Amino acid sequence: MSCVRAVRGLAPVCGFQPLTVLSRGVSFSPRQVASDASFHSVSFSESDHPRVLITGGLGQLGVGLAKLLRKQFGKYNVILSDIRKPPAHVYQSGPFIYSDILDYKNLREIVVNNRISWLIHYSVLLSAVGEANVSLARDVNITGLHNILDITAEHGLRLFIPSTIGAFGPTSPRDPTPDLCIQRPRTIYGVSKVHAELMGEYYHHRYGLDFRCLRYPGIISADSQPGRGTTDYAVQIFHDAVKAGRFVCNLRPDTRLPMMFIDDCLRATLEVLEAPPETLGMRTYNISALSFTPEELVQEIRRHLPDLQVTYEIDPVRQAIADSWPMVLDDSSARSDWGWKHNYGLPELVQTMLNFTGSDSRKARAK
Ligand SMILES: NC(=O)C1=CN([C@@H]2O[C@H](COP(=O)(O)OP(=O)(O)OC[C@H]3O[C@@H](n4cnc5c(N)ncnc54)[C@H](O)[C@@H]3O)[C@@H](O)[C@H]2O)C=CC1
Ligand SMILES: CC(=O)[C@H](N)C(=O)O
Repeated sequence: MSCVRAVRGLAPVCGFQPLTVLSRGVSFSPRQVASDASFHSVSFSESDHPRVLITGGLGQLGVGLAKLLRKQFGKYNVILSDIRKPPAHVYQSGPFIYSDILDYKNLREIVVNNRISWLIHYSVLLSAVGEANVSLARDVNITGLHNILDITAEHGLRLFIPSTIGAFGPTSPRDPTPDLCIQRPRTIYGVSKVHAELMGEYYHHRYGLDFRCLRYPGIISADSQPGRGTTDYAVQIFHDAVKAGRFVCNLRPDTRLPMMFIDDCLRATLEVLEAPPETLGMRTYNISALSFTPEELVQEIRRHLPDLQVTYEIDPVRQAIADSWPMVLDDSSARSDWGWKHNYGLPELVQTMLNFTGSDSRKARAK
């Protein structure tokens, strides 16, 4: 068999065994530790809690995930990281550290010095932001991912990377979209997420990396701002409805997309991270809760705020992206393999969002 260079920066590997590879000057050999997919679960003893690092932790999802994991594993076992300065309440709530995922050495130092055993990789440029800055998106979403893969494989970590409905494209079946089908996304975000899915699975099969991945739908949260993606109209509408009584929607009223309330998303993440390896028939799963259009969301909000005024000013970039994404995700494998189940349907989601944004804006007015 001829020699192949496995990945950039790694020494050539002849054939498939023995798998001793050089990662940026340091040799590691997954096969010397164990050859099966579950060996990383013994990198910390069964009685210990995992030591978790969350990259890109100051975005829409990271702070909420840190809160959930700290409840489960202890405040000091979960470190948030980002390249931005944390707001005071985040800084005071538990460990925070600066980490640029493009800085391989710094990332590795953090993993080693803090004895990290699980890494949750949230750093990203989302869909519409990526289209506005393709070269930065390529750096963060692809080069950054390579750093994460090498470090987690080298140090025997469990690695969670979320994928997205954006990993599908116009030639994928859209209603419903199964786990395995054609994936030809048309955004740099989608392309980089397909790359992440495939690279994670490759490292899993080749080096035994304990890679776990969920394709999230659009996530709706009340107390954290979304990162300017395509599904984010469904968050902004609550703030504008409560504060101003009107909303300008940048997608067509009939644009159907899969969505999920943040509590369901974060719980799914913890559940798949804790799932025994033998229950994971796959390493990349669709997860889903509900699908709705702007029109249907507006109707449900009007049951609480009947005077809400909505106008439509379509953003062609976001609309083209949304038109290429799934309308409904088929998550039957997640449900049958590790028992995924969502709690929030549309009425519960709307009620919860209005309760939160309403009380938040009352607090702001009182100040
Ligand atoms: N929020 C959503 O609706 C969905 C999110 N996801 C995925 O979940 C993950 C988290 O998403 P969000 O929190 O919504 O993203 P976000 O855009 O709100 O936050 C991303 C974070 O990455 C950080 N970042 C950017 N460049 C970095 C770098 N060089 N080094 C370190 N950090 C860097 C940013 O400062 C930001 O805080 C992402 O991987 C995203 O693809 C997937 C589907 C839906
Ligand atoms: C669905 C996503 O991945 C994200 N919210 C975006 O709209 O870019």
